[in-house]
Amino acid sequence: MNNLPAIELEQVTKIYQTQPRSGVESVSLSIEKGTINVIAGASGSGKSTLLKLIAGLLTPDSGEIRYLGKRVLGPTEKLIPGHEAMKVVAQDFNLNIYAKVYDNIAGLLSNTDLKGKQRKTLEVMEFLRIDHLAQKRAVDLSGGEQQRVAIARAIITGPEVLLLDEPFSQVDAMFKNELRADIRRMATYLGITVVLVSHDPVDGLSMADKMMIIKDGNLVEEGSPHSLYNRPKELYTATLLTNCNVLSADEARVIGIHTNKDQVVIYPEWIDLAEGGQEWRVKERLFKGFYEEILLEYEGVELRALNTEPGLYKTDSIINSGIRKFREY
Ligand SMILES: Nc1ncnc2c1ncn2[C@@H]1O[C@H](COP(=O)(O)OP(=O)(O)OP(=O)(O)O)[C@@H](O)[C@H]1O
Repeated sequence: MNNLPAIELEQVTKIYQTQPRSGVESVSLSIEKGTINVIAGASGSGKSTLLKLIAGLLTPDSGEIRYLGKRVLGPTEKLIPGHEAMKVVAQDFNLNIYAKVYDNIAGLLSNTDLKGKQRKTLEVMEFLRIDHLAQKRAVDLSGGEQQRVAIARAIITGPEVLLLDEPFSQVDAMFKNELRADIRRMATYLGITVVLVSHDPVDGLSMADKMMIIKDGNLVEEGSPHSLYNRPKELYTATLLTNCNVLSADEARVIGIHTNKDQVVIYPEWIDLAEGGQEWRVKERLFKGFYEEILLEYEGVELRALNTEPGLYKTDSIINSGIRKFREY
């Protein structure tokens, strides 16, 4: 029993009968207990649909969703839709916006043990570092703070699975890092299994144990962030996860790469500046802080490269650069 994956999907299909047809199709995947899983894909690819199916908020047309080996019942089969062990934090947060933060969270616990209720609420607020906001009304909080309150509401009743729909959509870069750390702590210290969806997969790279890439309702690839980033099997995954250069076979030939596939992908960091190869012209430079992105041009072919010594190359200067690595699709 212990070796069972927490969540399993077997050939799950849910198609919305609208024009054009959309939804998710024949998705099979498994999710281990206590891990962080990121479902990534372009807008409209079916990420939220998949999340709702896992949570028991949508009934699949075919296939089966299991939690700890037992079939997850859909909304038509239950009085109160949704699996008891799972909590969903939707994009709209679902807060009582005119109530105080404390009441938003405490309100989900019963009044049979008032001391325990207070202790638990404080504990969860401290865990998510929102205890200083306890007496503020939810409506007066920033988007990022509201996000945290929504997560606190979700975990206060001790769910085993937390499903987060676009948790990073409302937050700035600094807060993103904090939120990532919070999500990691929930998995590590509370043993919660986390499934989150994001249209910006870069969000998942630093925190996911496993990423699932979804395109047009199909699961096209899954694996660790490391393997998906370094060895994406699909061009879609490469373009989703990286800021890569995509060349046609003809363009690749111009710069000395011969392929019998259709496209060649070169990550900016795979280009060795000033280390042999062709004579490239520095067409444009984009300051990025501690590094620079430079646009190189050679006989009409353009490549974005990474320069860790900003200012070293002047616009319109010529630098010999080589390509250390590429992938073919
Ligand atoms: N209730 C519905 N009825 C009809 N079509 C729907 C419904 N819900 C979603 N869709 C369609 O199904 C497809 C997948 O939607 P879904 O919300 O799962 O995608 P997503 O990847 O989460 O998108 P986003 O990143 O924009 O939130 C979209 O084309 C969407 O328009």
